[in-house]
Amino acid sequence: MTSSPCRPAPKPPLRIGIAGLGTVGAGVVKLLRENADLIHARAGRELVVTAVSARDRTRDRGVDLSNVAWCDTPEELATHPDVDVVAELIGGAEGPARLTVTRALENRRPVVTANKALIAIHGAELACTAQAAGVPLMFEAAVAGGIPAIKTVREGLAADRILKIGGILNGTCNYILTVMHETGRDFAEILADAQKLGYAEADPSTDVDGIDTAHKLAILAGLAFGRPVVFASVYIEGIRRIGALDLQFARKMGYRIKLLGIARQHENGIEARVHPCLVPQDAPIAQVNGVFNAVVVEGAFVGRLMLEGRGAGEGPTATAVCADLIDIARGSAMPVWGCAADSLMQAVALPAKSFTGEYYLRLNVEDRPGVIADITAVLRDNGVSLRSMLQHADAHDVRPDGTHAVPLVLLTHRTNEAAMQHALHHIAELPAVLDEPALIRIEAA
Ligand SMILES: NC(=O)C1=CN([C@@H]2O[C@H](COP(=O)(O)OP(=O)(O)OC[C@H]3O[C@@H](n4cnc5c(N)ncnc54)[C@H](O)[C@@H]3O)[C@@H](O)[C@H]2O)C=CC1
Ligand SMILES: N[C@@H](CC=O)C(=O)O
Ligand code: NA
Repeated sequence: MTSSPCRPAPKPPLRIGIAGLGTVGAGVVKLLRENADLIHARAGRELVVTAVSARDRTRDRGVDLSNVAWCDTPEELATHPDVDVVAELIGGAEGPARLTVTRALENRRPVVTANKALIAIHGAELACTAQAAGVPLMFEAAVAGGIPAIKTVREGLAADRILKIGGILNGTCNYILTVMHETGRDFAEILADAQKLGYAEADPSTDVDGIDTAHKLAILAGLAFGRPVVFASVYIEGIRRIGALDLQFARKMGYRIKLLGIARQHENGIEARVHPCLVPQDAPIAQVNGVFNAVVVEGAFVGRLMLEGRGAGEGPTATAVCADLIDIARGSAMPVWGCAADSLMQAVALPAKSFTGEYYLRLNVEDRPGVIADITAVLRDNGVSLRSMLQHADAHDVRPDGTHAVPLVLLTHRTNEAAMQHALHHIAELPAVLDEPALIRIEAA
């Protein structure tokens, strides 16, 4: 029998050290074992977990770790002699996660991480460390979990000029908004469900205050526009102030409410913002519900594309981590930000006052003559043009002091954020405006 002339020499197994054995870390161990043969065939070599580190050695994670070295600290794992590649699955932009990744890269160990906070905040610096060491730093799981968003931008769209990127990037918020829309249930109760399902971050305010979406948006924008974005310059607003009333009114007016990350390349810089948006209910993104994420990209040549999938949870996130490990096993390394690190300058995003768009404004007003005239006068004085207005008499309420209150919803034409904020400030001060107004941006999506 003759051996095939194209059969490559067998490669030694790739030895993986896993720092962090929570939802994602335990999921990676399970996936590598359950699909070991398939992964071996696709990577051209075996992928084996040789060392792990976590806070609690005794916890049952549903995986057998008896033949795996235990490291008391993740930094020890980063330089362990039986580890070729480090998977950092601890989380957090600072502390043990940052130290583990830095130490591994400095010791010429390739790193795979799911840590969006770390990459969004320290990604430019870590890219330089990785490049100086000549090893890959991969983070497919950091953006939109199981959706191959990073690969799509860095590899699939490498030839195109990207004009806009973003989408629904947080599973927890999309889950909360979907369940609120469908059931009218309370925000806090739904958040507790998302935590039980393993979707939420260790501190769930990172999810509901829009920070997690902003981490992912900053990473996508950095890849799409060839320059890491200074994270502190991203405009961020979360979903805490979205009330059941807004979801009801949005539905009546033909919209859904979604937390979106939106980044655009303008001639004078990059716009990067995260906030709840009204999106037309027939837009594809409005149909993306539950824990599902959607990444939307617009390229000059490719046009518009949307990728939808599970953005959080054990299985989807582990799939993305393992895809990066397979790339490393195959020897295919991509530049961290899609460009050589020595040519990287960080970009400061444009200020919020430069945004333009349409707005939804919900007011609770005293139901008496002249109130609408006062409000529209403020809008007129600020150059904000009204598109439509609805007074919701069915939600009429008599307050203990006898005041008749009624919700009033205004939709504007396209206007400038600075003008809208100025008008909002003056409207909130009118005596007939009873509670704090709710302002939500409208996005064609
Ligand atoms: N859960 C999800 O659906 C997704 C999570 N991610 C990211 O993946 C990373 C891990 O997330 P989860 O698995 O959900 O977190 P988790 O909280 O379930 O697990 C964290 C693990 O890190 C370990 N750890 C914490 N501090 C440590 C320390 N000082 N030394 C050693 N180990 C330590 C904990 O013991 C635990 O095993 C985070 O960066 C998160 O943002 C990314 C995409 C989706
Ligand atoms: N907490 C995140 C998890 C994945 O990044 C989310 O809810 O999307
Ligand atoms: Na991904």
